[in-house]
Amino acid sequence: MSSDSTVPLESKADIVIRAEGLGKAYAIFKRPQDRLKQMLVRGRRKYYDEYWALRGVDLEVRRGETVGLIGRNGSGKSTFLQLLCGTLTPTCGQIVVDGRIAALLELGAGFNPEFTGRENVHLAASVLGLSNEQIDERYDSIADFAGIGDFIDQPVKLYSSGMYARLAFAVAAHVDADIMIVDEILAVGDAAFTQKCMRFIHRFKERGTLFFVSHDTGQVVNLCDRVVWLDNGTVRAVGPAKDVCHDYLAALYSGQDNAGSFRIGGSRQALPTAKMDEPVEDARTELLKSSQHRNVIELFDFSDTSPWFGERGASITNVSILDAEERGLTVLEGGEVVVLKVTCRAEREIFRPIVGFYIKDRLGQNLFGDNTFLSYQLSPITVAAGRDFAARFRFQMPYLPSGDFSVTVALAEGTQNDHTQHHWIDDALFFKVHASHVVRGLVGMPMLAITIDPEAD
Ligand SMILES: Nc1ncnc2c1ncn2[C@@H]1O[C@H](COP(=O)(O)OP(=O)(O)OP(=O)(O)O)[C@@H](O)[C@H]1O
Repeated sequence: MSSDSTVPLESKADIVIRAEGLGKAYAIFKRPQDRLKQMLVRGRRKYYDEYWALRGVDLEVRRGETVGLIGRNGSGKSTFLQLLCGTLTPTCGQIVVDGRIAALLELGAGFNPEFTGRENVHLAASVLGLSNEQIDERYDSIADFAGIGDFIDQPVKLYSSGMYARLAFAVAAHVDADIMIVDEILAVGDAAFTQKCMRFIHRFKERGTLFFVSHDTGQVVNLCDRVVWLDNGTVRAVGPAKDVCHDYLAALYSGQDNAGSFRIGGSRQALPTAKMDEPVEDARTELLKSSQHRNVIELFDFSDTSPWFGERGASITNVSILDAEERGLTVLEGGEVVVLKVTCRAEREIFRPIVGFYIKDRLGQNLFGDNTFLSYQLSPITVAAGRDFAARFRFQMPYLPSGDFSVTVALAEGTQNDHTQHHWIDDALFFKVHASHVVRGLVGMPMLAITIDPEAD
């Protein structure tokens, strides 16, 4: 197999990564002895099959872009990243890089397991181009970021995967990288550390180029400008994060074999609905209503042209937000009780329908959502072919920050873990929040009381 190596980029100042016809083939030997034979014949005969993990990849990434890399298991994501870092050599084509890369690849990359954390920090940081003085200067900050205490002086082979990830991230965060690659490594950290890393990543985005690999499309949409979808080692799509993730999810669901073999059991009654208690009223309701922060939410109509996917054995025909008496609304306020109504039609008999929704902000972050699965888990229902049916979610709308929001809805059949997606509509409904007192956090909760006691310690 021939190879071109990774070479520095000289032209087009704005492009920091360029892959051209990039491919990687692995030699697959049927029998272990074939490997030895191959070494002996030195290429005069072939004792292996070529397996192309990556093929014909053309890609340009500009300085400052945040690019997501998505694809099923085995689609070639790690292979691409290793070619990008130079830890693998291409079989054909080339990849050229301009700048210092810090890679946070899955466990196994980078550290020497026999060395202590402290020694590995020095080693890894010097490989990434820091001088000894710079490393000494930054060591305390790196150790502090990692937050693994005395383990820093233990050999890395004794670390848990979370500790390893912490140390790796701490080093990468301190080497002034131009390009940062973040693989699934974040998935092994605990919530507090993941949040710390995400804060760093958001700051890094302002100055550097980021490659982000995740199976969590919500996170990818939230973070990335552009997404590359790898499928079977080739680029299936490159484009705006939201569009590519939508198509990827659609393909993922359509590829599922969800032929259910469920039987109807139990009664057809849903679990008892919650008592219609009074909503939780914010102690400042009157004050808020009369202030400039009045949380006015303007609703727009159901959009039947929004992107969708699904098998369409049943379809969502309307989505609306109604008042507590189920009257239509064009405007509502944070804190009010509303009914989100999703009307559907069964094209064929549907057993165990699941209707769900997410409310997302303009960055695509899921604020909250729910589905009907749990309420009907023990008493599944069947909807006959040709029938219309509706799901209703009655809840208290939280206070929302100012800005644009959307409601994504989905209709599936089966169980939470094993279902056929019939109709998933991204951004089926939009609404706009005109003013708000919520300045921190994604949503505001009604406050039952807020006090300061000047006498207390
Ligand atoms: N050293 C190797 N020898 C042979 N085949 C390999 C080797 N490394 C990877 N492959 C194969 O190449 C293909 C792509 O693998 P890769 O690890 O790049 O996928 P991936 O998209 O990162 O997967 P995942 O999401 O599971 O991490 C897979 O089919 C894998 O089995």
